[in-house]
Amino acid sequence: MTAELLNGREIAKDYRAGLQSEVEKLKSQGIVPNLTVVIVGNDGASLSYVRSKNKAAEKIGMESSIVHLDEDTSEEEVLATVEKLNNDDKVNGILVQVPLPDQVDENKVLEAIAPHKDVDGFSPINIGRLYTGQRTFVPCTPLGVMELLKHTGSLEGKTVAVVGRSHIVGQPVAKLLTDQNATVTLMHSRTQNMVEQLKNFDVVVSAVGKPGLITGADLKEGAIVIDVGNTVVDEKLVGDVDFESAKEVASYITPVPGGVGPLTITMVLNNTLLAAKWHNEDK
Ligand SMILES: Nc1nc(=O)c2c([nH]1)NC[C@@H]1CN(c3ccc(C(=O)N[C@@H](CCC(=O)O)C(=O)O)cc3)C=[N+]21
Repeated sequence: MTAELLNGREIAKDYRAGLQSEVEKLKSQGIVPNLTVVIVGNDGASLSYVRSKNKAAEKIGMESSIVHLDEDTSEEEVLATVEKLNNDDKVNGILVQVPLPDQVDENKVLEAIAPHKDVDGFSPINIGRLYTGQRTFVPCTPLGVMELLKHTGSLEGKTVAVVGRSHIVGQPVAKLLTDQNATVTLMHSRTQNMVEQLKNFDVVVSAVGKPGLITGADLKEGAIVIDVGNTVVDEKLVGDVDFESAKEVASYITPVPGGVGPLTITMVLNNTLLAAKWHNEDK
């Protein structure tokens, strides 16, 4: 069997076209959605993600700016920057790129972002709202995973292995899948015989950051494989799944790059659009 490719770039492009027409509608009412991204330090990969978010926002007619702070910026100063953006009426979405340098407490900063501008959905209030089913910003990578899965049919009754239990990917993905009536097993570094168990699952979502963790031999025939891993090896981006062997067994599979990544960026835009709409409605 040769899997169907879930082409993230194409799916993202179609989705962004829809967002663009929504942005145009808002603009005709005098509302210009604004995304502001804060980055502390000069990590190459982080800077490149931030620039892609910026460019993608502008491409669909949003306003976007980057606040670039030095590597040695104090926690106080980062918090002051967030506060300023919280109080700036032009700014609809605030995204603080993580990880932050050691002198800055990440939780403190995420907690400081006004929940109604937290387009990453990383603030504790929004995480709580997600788990209690209230209106919120769903984190972007999990939303992207769900969007890709929409292209593979219904999740009702399917068994899913989510590998990785992070707050930003594994756990919210498990929650969103459960909402779609999938039966979810959350696996992690302390799961015994993890790889051997994968053969039992209809869908595998891997968000670990370990290249080669999963190969075709570990998968059930016809499994759906979503690879959220992104690790740089020899200056190349690779996922958790050995694509070449997995594509022979899977029914659908995402590549890396060109799979989940473009959808993550798309969902930042999606959430910024929602923020702009909600700000306007709630005025
Ligand atoms: N506050 C915050 N929010 C985030 O959403 C966030 C973050 N911090 N910190 C880092 C991670 C990582 N992340 C990615 C986004 C897009 C791609 C992406 O578009 N990747 C392309 C490839 C890009 C390339 O080739 O370098 C792809 O997979 O095709 C990857 C990774 C967002 N993150």
